[in-house]
Amino acid sequence: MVMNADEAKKKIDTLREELEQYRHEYHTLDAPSVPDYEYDQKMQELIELEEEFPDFQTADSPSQRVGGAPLDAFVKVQHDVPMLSLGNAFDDQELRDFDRRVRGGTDEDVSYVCELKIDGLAVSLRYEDGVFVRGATRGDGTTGEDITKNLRTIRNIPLRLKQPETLEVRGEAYMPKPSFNALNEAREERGDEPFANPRNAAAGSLRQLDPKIAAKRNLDIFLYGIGQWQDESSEAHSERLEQMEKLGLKTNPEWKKCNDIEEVIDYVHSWVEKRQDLDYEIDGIVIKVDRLDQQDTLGFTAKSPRWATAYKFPAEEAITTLKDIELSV
Ligand SMILES: NC(=O)c1cc2c(=O)c3cc(F)ccc3oc2nc1N
Repeated sequence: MVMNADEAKKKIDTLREELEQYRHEYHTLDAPSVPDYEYDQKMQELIELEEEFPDFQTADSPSQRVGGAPLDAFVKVQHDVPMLSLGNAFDDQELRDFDRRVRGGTDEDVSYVCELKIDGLAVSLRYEDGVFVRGATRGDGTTGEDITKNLRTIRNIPLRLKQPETLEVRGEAYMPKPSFNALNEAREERGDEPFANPRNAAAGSLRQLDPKIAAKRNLDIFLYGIGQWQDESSEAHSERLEQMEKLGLKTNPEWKKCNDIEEVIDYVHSWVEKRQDLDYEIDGIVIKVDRLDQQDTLGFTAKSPRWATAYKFPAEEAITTLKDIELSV
């Protein structure tokens, strides 16, 4: 049927809202309310309408997730706020040392937030008035690579937030274990070299110059921090995580607020074994001072925050070896 521009605009807006809702249900809530064919049908309808009325085609449309020709190279981008790396702790004593240093640097009680340390690729996402405008790798912490087109293909990255906020969030893009296994099976069948681990597979996928390849790699993301946020109201990291979730940004559900380092140590121990049951790889636990004013007081060294550390699990092969020894006794 022939539509005039006003009817087309109204139809396009309706289709976008429906498709965005379906995306959120399917990918972030894992609870689709419509069958796939209905989603595909509406997407096709949107694509055709936007082709018929190109003035209404905007970058934040669900139809623009997998767009554009392959790039010749990645453009370098500067991080306004450096993306630093975490110091490490390898045992309980080092966690207690961290806690002592933190309490020595602040004059009040300190509570912590513990998060699973996702083993993927650190990325930063910039939103302006709620629209996803740029995504970048950490790079050397000051200069990263613009991988916006590839990040747009990650279904759990909203192209538009639930509120028109201007902020830059940080997170870990990763490849779930099932996607990793399927990808390696396909690669071996083709005679290609399999990826050594999901982190390499995620990094390799996001370094593809052709977004259509990245789109097929079933990548996912957990967001875990804020680089900068205009009009931010949060006073604690735990509040930030809740605010991010409300904006439609996917955070990892396993985070926990701990009132002291002993609770942190219990949480860390509980995940040494449990992590095998996750459908994504983690290589440790990140521990952060919760109050943002205390984070500011503690500040940074040249390369790491003083208010956070990463407890690293012993490498998997180490555990397997121990099991072998026990079994062989
Ligand atoms: N891989 C992760 O799951 C993860 C990584 C980091 C960081 O690398 C990180 C680096 C900083 F300088 C400050 C906070 C951070 O918080 C983080 N939180 C996480 N959950």
